[in-house]
Amino acid sequence: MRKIHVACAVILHDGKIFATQRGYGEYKDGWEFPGGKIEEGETPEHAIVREIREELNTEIEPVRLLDTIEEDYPTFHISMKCFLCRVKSGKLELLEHEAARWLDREHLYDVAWLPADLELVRNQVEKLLADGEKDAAPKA
Ligand SMILES: Nc1nc2c([nH]c(=O)n2[C@H]2C[C@H](O)[C@@H](COP(=O)(O)OP(=O)(O)OP(=O)(O)O)O2)c(=O)[nH]1
Repeated sequence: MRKIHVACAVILHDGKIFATQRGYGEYKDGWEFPGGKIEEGETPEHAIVREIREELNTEIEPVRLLDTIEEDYPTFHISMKCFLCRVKSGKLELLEHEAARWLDREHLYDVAWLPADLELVRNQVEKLLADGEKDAAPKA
């Protein structure tokens, strides 16, 4: 089965995470953490910074790797590196997405997450918010 390598950003601010709705392609309308495919020769950290610049016109800092999600979709296998991130500058403009929401712990399951993202929310994001982490601290 075809394998794709993706990096995504869990942007945490004020106890809420930033979720985006896909604006095009096979999974249009599904909710995800913004990001995209890692290019040949690129590190996952570089890929996530590039993708967020391209999609949201925003500079982020990946603070730590939360998880690597492995998931079989009907036509491919996805390996997704998920970084906890903070915004350095920019206003998270939706250049490619249809919609976005800041979700707190009580509203985490209000959106129709893509399968890999649902796994991440269950495994990591729920715990992150339950632990009361409010902002992704910059790297020392
Ligand atoms: N970006 C992103 N993609 C995800 C997530 N969860 C998930 O299942 N996917 C899937 C949807 C897509 O099939 C694939 C990522 O492709 P993409 O379209 O975002 O990547 P890209 O920006 O490099 O796009 P392209 O140039 O190939 O269109 O992974 C997620 O949280 N973020």
